[in-house]
Amino acid sequence: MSLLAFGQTGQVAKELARLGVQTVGRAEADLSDPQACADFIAATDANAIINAAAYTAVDRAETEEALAQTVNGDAPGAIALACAAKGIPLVHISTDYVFNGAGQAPFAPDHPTAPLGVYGRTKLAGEDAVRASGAAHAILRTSWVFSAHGANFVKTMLRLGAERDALTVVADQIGGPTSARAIAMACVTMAKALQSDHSKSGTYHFSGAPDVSWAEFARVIFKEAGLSVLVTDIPSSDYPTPAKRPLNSRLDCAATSAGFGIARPDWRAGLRDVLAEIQKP
Ligand SMILES: NC(=O)C1=CN([C@@H]2O[C@H](COP(=O)(O)OP(=O)(O)OC[C@H]3O[C@@H](n4cnc5c(N)ncnc54)[C@H](OP(=O)(O)O)[C@@H]3O)[C@@H](O)[C@H]2O)C=CC1
Ligand SMILES: Cc1cn([C@H]2C[C@H](O)[C@@H](COP(=O)(O)OP(=O)(O)O[C@H]3O[C@@H](C)C(=O)[C@@H](O)[C@H]3O)O2)c(=O)[nH]c1=O
Ligand SMILES: [Mg+2]
Repeated sequence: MSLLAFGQTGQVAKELARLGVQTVGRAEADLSDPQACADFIAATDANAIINAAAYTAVDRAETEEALAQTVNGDAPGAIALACAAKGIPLVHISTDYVFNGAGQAPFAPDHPTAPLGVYGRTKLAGEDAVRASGAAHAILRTSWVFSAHGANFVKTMLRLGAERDALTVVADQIGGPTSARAIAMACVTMAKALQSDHSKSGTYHFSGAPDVSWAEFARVIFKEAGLSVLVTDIPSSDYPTPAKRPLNSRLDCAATSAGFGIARPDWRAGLRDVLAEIQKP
């Protein structure tokens, strides 16, 4: 089967390319031009599509809503309609930020959504458009993505940890860090399964285990990287940002395991792989 992924430079897209997936970048298909994305699908001979491109700057989105909506909301809709027209499945990646983060329990895929900011709201619009398109689809919500490439919390911590010996990090936001490699593997498995069984269409969750706070994640990053940095827990109220983040980002991944045989990956193993890749001479 031949897979085509939107996104080329991103964390997940780079890992998809490593798995042999053909990736298409901004120059060939710009998601700010949804029709161009649809045209690209009409012309491709791929028999399943993965959308790994998105507007992911959570704080910047607060002041760039129109662009975030086009890229995260409208383009996935156009992509999904083009997939429906060809009868090929779409795996579309979404986020824990579609939830409001209330409570302590892991969110099931059918739990009511209530995004706290523009990024989450526009990603939810993309989900809704994919669900309405009639395409065979899997919407894969993941969280706290890290890899050796691009911008992510692991790389931010390594950069700050090289400059300082103490940091304050929020300890009241809890979620599952997820390696981009594991997400790419899940996307490929799901695309293949959907191709032979359209009835698997639906919304699924996939995040690394165990759930932790950002502060605890930071401590493990420094320990594994051999850096001596003191991490002090702070509440989110002591780290003001333009966009509000959910406190509870726990995702109930049971349906992904039952439907596709994909278990939650241990992020600590994924972290060791990523650190080894970053530190490789
Ligand atoms: N990062 C995270 O922590 C999380 C991400 N997700 C979701 O996972 C998916 C993959 O995220 P991730 O790999 O981290 O993303 P990155 O931020 O690493 O990369 C985003 C990708 O989208 C591309 N892109 C952005 N705007 C456009 C555009 N207008 N036209 C074409 N391409 C564009 C970027 O290309 P370019 O380099 O040209 O800008 C880049 O390849 C996304 O759907 C995201 O919402 C979900 C949960 C957590
Ligand atoms: C750098 C830093 C961040 N923080 C906090 C801010 C924030 O609450 C948390 C994580 O910071 P980030 O900027 O990496 O978070 P953010 O960019 O919001 O990460 C999110 O990205 C989008 C795309 C998603 O879909 C989400 O799943 C999630 O991964 O850590 C500190 O407390 N101290 C620090 O020194
Ligand atoms: Mg960020």
